[in-house]
Amino acid sequence: MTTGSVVLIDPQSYISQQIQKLVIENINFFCVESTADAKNLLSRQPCSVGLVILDPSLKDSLEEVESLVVATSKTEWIALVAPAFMEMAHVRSFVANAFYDYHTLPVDLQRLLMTIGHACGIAHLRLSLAKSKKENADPGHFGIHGNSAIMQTFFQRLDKVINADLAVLIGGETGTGKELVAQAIHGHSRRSKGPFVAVNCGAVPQNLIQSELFGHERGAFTGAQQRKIGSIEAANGGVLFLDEIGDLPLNLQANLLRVLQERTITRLGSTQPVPVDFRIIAATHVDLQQAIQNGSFREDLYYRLSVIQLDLPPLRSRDGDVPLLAEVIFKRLSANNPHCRANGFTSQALRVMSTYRWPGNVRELINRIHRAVILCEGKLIGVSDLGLDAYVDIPEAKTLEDARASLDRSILEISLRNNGNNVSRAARQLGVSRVTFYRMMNKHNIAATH
Ligand SMILES: Nc1ncnc2c1ncn2[C@@H]1O[C@H](COP(=O)(O)OP(=O)(O)OP(=O)(O)O)[C@@H](O)[C@H]1O
Repeated sequence: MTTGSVVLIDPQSYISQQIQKLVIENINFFCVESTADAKNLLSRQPCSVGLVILDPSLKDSLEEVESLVVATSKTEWIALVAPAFMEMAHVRSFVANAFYDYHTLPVDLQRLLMTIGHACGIAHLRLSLAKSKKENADPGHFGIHGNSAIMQTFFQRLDKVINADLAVLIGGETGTGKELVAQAIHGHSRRSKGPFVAVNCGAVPQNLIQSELFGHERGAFTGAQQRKIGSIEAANGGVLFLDEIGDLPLNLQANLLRVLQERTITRLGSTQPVPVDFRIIAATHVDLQQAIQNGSFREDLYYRLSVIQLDLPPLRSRDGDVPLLAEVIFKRLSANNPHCRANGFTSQALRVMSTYRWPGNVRELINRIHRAVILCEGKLIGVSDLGLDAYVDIPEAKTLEDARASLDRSILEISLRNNGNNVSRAARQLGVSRVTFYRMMNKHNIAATH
């Protein structure tokens, strides 16, 4: 039997007397009278297993027992329940949701000892898993997680950029971590003691963006009742992060260019230039070269901003990073949600997450896991908790040929779904002709209206 310590909450000493008569190899019992005593004990002496008697002798409320069980996640709890208590629906659901197992009173001691042995085994297994996960945990590169080759190359470039004190333009789809990277550059550069001021150029209304960036003097315009320091001035000594730079109106692009050239700023309504010293980091999810072609972005400003260009790859192209990120995010979110019973993901959920295209990238992954942590009722998060039922692949294949066929089929189906069942668009996305696409659909029995 696995070595273990067991805490027993038994106000009337029903079981403790019987248990203490037995000499049980490898198990130490600690008997206490209330949840408060148990909490006290567990803070000094970790126990793999906890037993609590749920009968009229219970001094504490069920809420107090619940908060103890939830707060002691390293202990597997077994309820010893009076038959009359088990008649109550709320007790039944509490026992089913919060406990490793239960026995009905009066207990059969031999059966209980077997359950304790199993619970000790599970507690040890969990502990060793948590330990090895901790040892192998990816600390992330300045809090940015990713083991894929593409992210390792990105990190090498990032390391070089940090202390260069030059303008940086970060490209990448929405949610890929552009702001996180900008914060990492600020936090690890010589400007880390200075401010980090972020402005989302796409989110500030057009009539306010000028005073937001450049500030204004009192009376500069109707409603300007007092002087306002703009974001550029506020970033003095630190970093100015301009997100969605492609949304900055053309007239303000000219003003920003002037600030970058002259390193001074003139508030609206003033003629007095104020010197400013800041590092600019801009981010965009649109192709600025294209915007230059369209005439919506100034080429001279582009060159000023993109002295160093960093491009964050979309999540779908970071090979193997999804399970790693999912684990990191799940740990963080479940730690803040004590009612979450889940310990991880089902293998199907991990498989589906690895093949899903993640149009919203890491932000979408965070949102889906957050939703799952709140909704999940089981011990493992499944595809439906993540809202990914529609992306479940077909049953596991047996041979390499089956595996290829199943992958081809899923790709065709996902591509059709992503393109609103439009075969021409789906074929274009996969880089094959319509004829080839139809042939493949035929081969894999996918109906045209799928
Ligand atoms: N590699 C990563 N490791 C850990 N967390 C990440 C990673 N990438 C992004 N995140 C997290 O994902 C969320 C979205 O990231 P962020 O806001 O930096 O994206 P963004 O590219 O700036 O998005 P947008 O283009 O919509 O402004 C944040 O909570 C961020 O901390």
